[in-house]
Amino acid sequence: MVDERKGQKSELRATMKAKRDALSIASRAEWSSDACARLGQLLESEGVSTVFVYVQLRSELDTSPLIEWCWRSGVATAMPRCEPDGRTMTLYWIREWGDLALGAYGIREPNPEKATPCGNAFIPDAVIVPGLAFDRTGGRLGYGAGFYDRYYDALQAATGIEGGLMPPWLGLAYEEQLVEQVPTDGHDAYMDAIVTEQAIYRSGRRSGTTWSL
Ligand SMILES: Nc1nc2c(c(=O)[nH]1)N(C=O)[C@@H](CNc1ccc(C(=O)N[C@@H](CCC(=O)O)C(=O)O)cc1)CN2
Ligand SMILES: Nc1ncnc2c1ncn2[C@@H]1O[C@H](COP(=O)(O)OP(=O)(O)OP(=O)(O)O)[C@@H](O)[C@H]1O
Repeated sequence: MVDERKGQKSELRATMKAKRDALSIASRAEWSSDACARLGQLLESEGVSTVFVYVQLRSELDTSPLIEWCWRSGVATAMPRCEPDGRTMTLYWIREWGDLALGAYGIREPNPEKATPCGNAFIPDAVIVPGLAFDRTGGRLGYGAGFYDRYYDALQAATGIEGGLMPPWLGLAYEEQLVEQVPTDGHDAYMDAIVTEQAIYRSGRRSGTTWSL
């Protein structure tokens, strides 16, 4: 059963990587900007003051319009640095593009010499999640390293200690990345909603958020 799902996941990963790479550069730019604008409106209406957001890799949705909107709007942005050994992420405050440098997997990551770590107790007001595929019930398929699944556990531990709520997890992706159903395992983190250039899809699963999702 587990092996079968592993096979399904790797097959879908390959299909979805190819599909995303095949999107034209013009479409990717237009959809990135539309999806970021939609997500920015949601964040504004919820009055967030901090977000944890990913930095674009390869043909992924370009999050830079959202990041720059945050900077203009006074929303503090945290971005991840991968620790490949334990496959965990360390979050840093990023104030400008110069705080990033090329890191693991060819992703632009916080440069520890310039950026300040957010600390283990940090609970962002929203978590913006990358993925190769999402479904409308909040299922997500990533690159298969479990970084975000592990971060989910770490954040759950932090919210327990701080007595806070798990913030909403929002998948940010092209409409083309939506599939009927993502194969999932017990450890997989679910999204409260998926934001695309066309819509916000509420999954019906709440991580504990007070948002009207
Ligand atoms: N923009 C962005 N940042 C992110 C993620 C992401 O999906 N997108 N991640 C989400 O978790 C983490 C990084 N995870 C990654 C894991 C593997 C590969 C990768 O290149 N994998 C190779 C195969 C490696 C192998 O099997 O040896 C590949 O896909 O070609 C990239 C990112 C953290 N930061
Ligand atoms: N909370 C966790 N603690 C320890 N190992 C985990 C945890 N979550 C996932 N893993 C392990 O990480 C591996 C990758 O999991 P999965 O295929 O779900 O990754 P993914 O969600 O697609 O990847 P990513 O989050 O990096 O984009 C699996 O081998 C799994 O056993």
